[in-house]
Amino acid sequence: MARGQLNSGSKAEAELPKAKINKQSLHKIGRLLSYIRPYRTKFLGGLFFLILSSLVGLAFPGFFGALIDASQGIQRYKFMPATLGGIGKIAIVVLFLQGFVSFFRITWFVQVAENALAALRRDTYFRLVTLPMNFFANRRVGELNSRISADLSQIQDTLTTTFAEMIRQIIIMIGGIILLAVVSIKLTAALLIVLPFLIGIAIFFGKYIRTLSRQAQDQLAESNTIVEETLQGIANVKAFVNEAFEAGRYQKNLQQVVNIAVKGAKYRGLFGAFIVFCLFGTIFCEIWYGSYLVSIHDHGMTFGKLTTFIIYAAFISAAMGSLPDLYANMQKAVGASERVLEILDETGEDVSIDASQNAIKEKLEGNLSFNNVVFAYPSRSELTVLKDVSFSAAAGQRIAIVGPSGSGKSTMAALILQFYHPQSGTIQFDGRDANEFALTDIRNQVAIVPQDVMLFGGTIKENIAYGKLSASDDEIIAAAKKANADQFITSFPEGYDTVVGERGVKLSGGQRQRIAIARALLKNPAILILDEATSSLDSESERLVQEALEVLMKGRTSVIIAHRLSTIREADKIIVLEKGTIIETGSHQQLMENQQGLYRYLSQLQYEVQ
Ligand SMILES: Nc1ncnc2c1ncn2[C@@H]1O[C@H](COP(=O)(O)OP(=O)(O)OP(=O)(O)O)[C@@H](O)[C@H]1O
Repeated sequence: MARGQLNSGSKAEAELPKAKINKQSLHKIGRLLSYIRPYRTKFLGGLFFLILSSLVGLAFPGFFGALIDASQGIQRYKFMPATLGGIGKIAIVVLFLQGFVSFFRITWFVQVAENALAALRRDTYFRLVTLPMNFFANRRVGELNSRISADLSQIQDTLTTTFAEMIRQIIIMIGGIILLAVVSIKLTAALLIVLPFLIGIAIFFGKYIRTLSRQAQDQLAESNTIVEETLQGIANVKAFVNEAFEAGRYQKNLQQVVNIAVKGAKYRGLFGAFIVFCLFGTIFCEIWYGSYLVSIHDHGMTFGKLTTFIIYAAFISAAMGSLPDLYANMQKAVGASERVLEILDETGEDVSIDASQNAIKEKLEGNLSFNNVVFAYPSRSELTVLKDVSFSAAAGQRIAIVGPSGSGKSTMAALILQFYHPQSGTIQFDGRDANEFALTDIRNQVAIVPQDVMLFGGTIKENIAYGKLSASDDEIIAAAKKANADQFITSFPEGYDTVVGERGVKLSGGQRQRIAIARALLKNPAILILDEATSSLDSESERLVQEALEVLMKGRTSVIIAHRLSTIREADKIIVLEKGTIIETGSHQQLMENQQGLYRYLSQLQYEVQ
């Protein structure tokens, strides 16, 4: 499914495909409607008021006609006064009733829809974040984001507006036709012959104009993507003096927007002319014929009746005209519901939406072992990334994993965190299979300090507290001090309340890593994974980070994925990985003694470079 990027919302919305409305899709919508169940009393109340207000709305043309007839001394309805004042008083009461009913119908519907949608949004989002890593391998962020935003907004629109509007228009149409027939069978027959024909043509025009405006929207979104790309890579644009090229690219796209818009305008103009000619022509003919019937007093035809008739005719045409649009919106909502249900129907990981359920149930001591682990990523099953990998680390030991790029080091970290599961072999914690533990118990007691630290847009304090949401200010500061981060944090005017820019751009690489270390310290894990944590830092930064890491590693099992071999000499065990196979294991000393070994070769290579 091609879908717009994260920032091109209009395109994402414009491209939402429709789905057929059939028994199966209605069943799916029914499942989503279960979100309304907690608010069913209000929903049914709103529905009742909706029907009532539509029926009351149908009374107004009758009032207008009665007023005109009363001005000529004719009593239109037996149950209504024959004077203008008398009719006016009844009209005021009905207007108040209509206002009252409309108020509750609108507010109740919106309350129900907003609450139900918030619950659906929350569940969809929660399911999305608890889906296994593999789910995200083949999906684009833009596509998933548009399910949460565009698809759910479409469902929201349908629940708050389209659904109610459809019921209202159907009541107006059917009620209107019945009342028309009561006023004059002849006029109604004449109208019902012409109206569907006119509306058919209007729908045809409308559809084509909508297609063009969707194309224009897509084209505009395309232009916005050019702006976005250019601004993101502005340094490149300038360095290659490609400003004129980019402006030309943008201009070309804009010209296409103009072309489509102009084409649309021609059809709109034609449509306008058609409306003026046919619709007004029909009304003119109806009034002309109606006036003739008044003049010959056919079946007691009066000007009041004729007015009532014309207004009902306008009501019915408007209702008929709006139904195709409303139906199209319903179709879109069905498509959107199907896509949202696709997410809800996926099996999530075993994490509860109730945070207290995710608390640690069994403490880990920190013993870790891989036993004959064979692993291929589900999205690339033909490539076996880890081949029969076995190693063990006793609680508190430091294990280093080294090896060339692509040999599978980060994959081992992902397996420890249970992001994926081996095809064969086992991963054990404290001598027991990982599957015997609650998933949250393992993840709560394993911390990772990655090379590329991801910070959230909040404050420094919030970012550190991400390791332990319940941490007090004192705990946060203590962790930052241990992580060598307190000094740089307090040098900011707002200290711990400094807002970190998007993805932490206000902080240097080393500072971000020390925040990640403070975060990991707060988490107080039994097992720590350091993924090439110091490889991108200058020597001063590296010293500060290294010191912080020493504090962090104390008393825990540490798995250090390292490119710089100088940082892992003290490790209890070094595992050398090549193309997913462990080819050497031992201490630095032992591995250096192996004259033909890869470790010795890589070490020597690094010394030469340094
Ligand atoms: N999510 C993924 N889906 C499919 N294949 C992947 C995925 N992540 C990594 N791989 C593949 O698995 C192999 C091992 O990758 P991994 O990232 O574990 O290597 P690495 O030793 O950590 O490399 P580097 O030192 O460059 O980070 C590579 O061939 C890589 O292309």
